[in-house]
Amino acid sequence: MLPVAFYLSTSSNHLLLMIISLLLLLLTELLNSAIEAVADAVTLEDNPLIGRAKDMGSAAVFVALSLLALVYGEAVFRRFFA
Ligand SMILES: Nc1ncnc2c1ncn2[C@@H]1O[C@H](COP(=O)(O)OP(=O)(O)OP(=O)(O)O)[C@@H](O)[C@H]1O
Repeated sequence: MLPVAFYLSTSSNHLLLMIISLLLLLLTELLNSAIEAVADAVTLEDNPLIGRAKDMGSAAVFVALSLLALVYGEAVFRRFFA
């Protein structure tokens, strides 16, 4: 994705935004994996609070992924269709 950011970006600020959105996704993925690991270490039994924690972690990844899609989508549109 990083080379794609270099290819699609139109300015240094734009490139920065694309790299930040990529790193944000990586950050949320790492935190989500950490939440899942801690939750599984606490118990593998069915627990509504653990279910909630894992759901919120997944939701955070979804938000970061949406942001990435928005930023890269706009860049693709600007490069090829505008
Ligand atoms: N111990 C538990 N108690 C209650 N619900 C759970 C528990 N473990 C998982 N769940 C539910 O199952 C869903 C999937 O859990 P899982 O651990 O497979 O996470 P995942 O988001 O699918 O993992 P990955 O990000 O690796 O794909 C969770 O979002 C949660 O709602």
